[in-house]
Amino acid sequence: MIRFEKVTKSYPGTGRPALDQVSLDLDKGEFVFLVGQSGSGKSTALRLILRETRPTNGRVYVAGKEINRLAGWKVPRLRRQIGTVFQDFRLLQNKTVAENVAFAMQVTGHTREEIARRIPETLELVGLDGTAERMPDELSGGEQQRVAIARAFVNKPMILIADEPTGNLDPATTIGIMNILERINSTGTTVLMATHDATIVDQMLKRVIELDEGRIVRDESRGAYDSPA
Ligand SMILES: Nc1ncnc2c1ncn2[C@@H]1O[C@H](COP(=O)(O)OP(=O)(O)OP(=O)(O)O)[C@@H](O)[C@H]1O
Repeated sequence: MIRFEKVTKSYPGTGRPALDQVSLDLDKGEFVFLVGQSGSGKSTALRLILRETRPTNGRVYVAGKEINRLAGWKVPRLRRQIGTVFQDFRLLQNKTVAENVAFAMQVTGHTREEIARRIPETLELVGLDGTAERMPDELSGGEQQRVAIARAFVNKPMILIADEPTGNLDPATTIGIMNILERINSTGTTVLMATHDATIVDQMLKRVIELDEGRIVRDESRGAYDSPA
């Protein structure tokens, strides 16, 4: 589903590359944690998958296509197949919960009937039934993140990218969010999550890819946050 072939990314005017000859393969339906210290290259890897930035060398494939060679007009279609969730939720503050989620379907050209059907079932999936008409600032952080996940998932993307989705949440709320990501993963969506949350990684025992100064230093199935001693 996602493949990096010797991917190097150097930002102009910086010293060592943010990613240095990184190769990896994620299969459809996998749940993968991306870990590593601040600055190790996690966000850069995620941005390459979305083609928000391009590799300096090497190739990035998403669903079999080399995305660096994708024509510019095809990039929106690529991004529609990838849901994204961030630490800071990024909701539209002047829209209700339902409107935030509906927005993702409107821009992808769904009919009003499809939207009307899909919103309640998606809000239910993330445990937010009954909140459709609330505004984001009336919700807790955990609830806002659930809205963001609903928005990311409403189009049933093949990939869900989550960059520190629990970074602003307390441990109990974090567990709820992780349960939702697992539920989404169980529908067949590949989940790639960058995190600093050792407790979660240790509890979930999923595949762990660790970056250090732009290089993969560990790739373990059912791994923990820290390398085995
Ligand atoms: N737009 C940019 N321009 C220049 N350098 C950048 C840019 N984005 C990231 N970098 C550099 O690339 C390296 C990797 O950064 P990246 O954001 O990918 O790390 P990260 O592992 O996601 O860190 P964090 O855990 O803090 O989010 C860092 O040295 C960073 O300073």
